Amino acid sequence: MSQAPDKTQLRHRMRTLRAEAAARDPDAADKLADLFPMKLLERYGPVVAGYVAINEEIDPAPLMQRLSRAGAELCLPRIEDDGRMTWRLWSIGEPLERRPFGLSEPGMDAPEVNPTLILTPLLAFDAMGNRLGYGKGHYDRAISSLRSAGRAFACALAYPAQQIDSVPSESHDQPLDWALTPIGSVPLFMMRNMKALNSNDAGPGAA
Ligand SMILES: Nc1nc2c(c(=O)[nH]1)N(C=O)[C@@H](CNc1ccc(C(=O)N[C@@H](CCC(=O)O)C(=O)O)cc1)CN2
Ligand SMILES: Nc1ncnc2c1ncn2[C@@H]1O[C@H](COP(=O)(O)OP(=O)(O)OP(=O)(O)O)[C@@H](O)[C@H]1O
Repeated sequence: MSQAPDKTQLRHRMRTLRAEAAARDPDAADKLADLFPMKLLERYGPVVAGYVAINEEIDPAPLMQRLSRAGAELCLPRIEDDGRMTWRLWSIGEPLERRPFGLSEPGMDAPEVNPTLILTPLLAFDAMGNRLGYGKGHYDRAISSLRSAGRAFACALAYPAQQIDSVPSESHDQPLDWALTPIGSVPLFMMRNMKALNSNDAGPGAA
């Protein structure tokens, strides 16, 4: 049997694919904002975690504008001195601090909040909601702690080319619930449920 592809190698490949997708689709961020199903905000808002795009991540800014106008409270991730990632309240136009890796983050005086709808950057995802990020585990840890405290709906923002057959998964990985691309939505949580149902049907004792 062939080995699962090395995550480091996959990260390199996906960096290139994402950059190519970004160059091909300069209007992606606006299309994404138009296509966001507002029922997700009604069901999983009102505290929405966005991010400030780095590298060639799809830019969530137009979507964050739309959500804010519809009443969402926005927050952004911040990497604290102890290495933990927190979420801090932020309003459009408020200044941000420049941090390593090109990150722009709220200051440490911004109040900490628990978002219920998390717009998630990534390198790759698959139909089961597995996610590949930069490999620090920040989103896994933060979403895991949000989920143990209550509800948290993780919505990936991505180019279609970032969906791949299979992302190598590990036990600590927190599944994505939804992915939004400039050509539409991928309801990942429904696809996971359907797969679970089908594998139950196929099992012994199935009618
Ligand atoms: N826009 C954005 N903000 C975010 C994240 C993210 O993925 N995207 N994070 C998600 O956790 C946290 C910051 N974490 C980061 C962790 C590592 C690197 C990093 O190592 N960058 C290198 C190598 C990238 C690579 O392996 O391809 C680089 O930019 O050169 C960047 C951000 C919180 N804020
Ligand atoms: N819930 C968790 N508890 C403890 N450690 C974790 C948890 N989630 C992730 N980690 C640690 O983080 C490391 C990197 O995880 P992984 O390769 O899944 O990151 P990633 O999801 O690709 O990147 P990121 O979340 O930073 O964008 C893992 O090797 C693991 O040690």
